Amino acid sequence: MSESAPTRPRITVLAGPTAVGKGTVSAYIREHYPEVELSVSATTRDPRPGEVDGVHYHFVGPERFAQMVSAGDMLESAVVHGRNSYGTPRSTVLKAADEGKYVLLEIDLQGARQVKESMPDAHFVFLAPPSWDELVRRLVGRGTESAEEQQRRLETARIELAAESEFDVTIVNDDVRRAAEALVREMGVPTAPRA
Ligand SMILES: Nc1nc2c(ncn2[C@@H]2O[C@H](COP(=O)(O)OP(=O)(O)O)[C@@H](O)[C@H]2O)c(=O)[nH]1
Ligand SMILES: Nc1ncnc2c1ncn2[C@@H]1O[C@H](COP(=O)(O)OP(=O)(O)O)[C@@H](O)[C@H]1O
Repeated sequence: MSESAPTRPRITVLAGPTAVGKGTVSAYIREHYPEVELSVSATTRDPRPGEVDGVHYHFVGPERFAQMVSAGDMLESAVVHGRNSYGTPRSTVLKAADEGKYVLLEIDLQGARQVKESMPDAHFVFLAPPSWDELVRRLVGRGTESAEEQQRRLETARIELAAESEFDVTIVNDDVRRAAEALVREMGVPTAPRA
């Protein structure tokens, strides 16, 4: 048999319920795996302290966001947690993939489903909590939402957890480093063991 062709770099979509650690795992990858291109989403929400426009998100107003959607510039877009709009700019993702880069999209379930429609060959990874109780602990421990908002997010989280089977693979975020490294391996990024 001939040697197998090298795995073609592909687009990986990471989704999972609120507070499972998507942002934390993505931040670990940003820091330790510069060869991974993290897609920078556009959002109508306000920047938080420490967030940099163009690095963490493209912060845009609702009119600009609507313009990008109607011009067909978004690969997917959704209103998340009933509040702000988020979307993945199509051109930067496709350009990076064309250049052979490993592209990671950290998006919500609605967005993941849209990408699956338009790009069924992308790789879909579900980030799961070690347990429901731990998910609640992380959400409450993060302390960024009111009790009412936490309740709303937990209701959505129940629905999102039920969608796990729509994904190609599940990674349990028990330990950030372990989960991030499992994700990078899953993406096919050639890696040497790191200290
Ligand atoms: N559909 C979609 N969801 C996104 C996108 N970017 C971020 N999200 C999701 O939006 C949610 C809110 O993210 P963020 O505002 O950073 O706050 P978080 O609640 O602290 O994670 C998370 O579930 C993200 O996965 C995007 O481009 N498209
Ligand atoms: N593996 C982990 N073990 C313990 N705590 C974690 C882990 N991953 C993330 N966290 C914590 O859980 C909370 C939610 O993580 P975050 O990345 O904001 O979630 P998401 O982006 O999925 O909403 C944060 O306080 C974060 O520090």
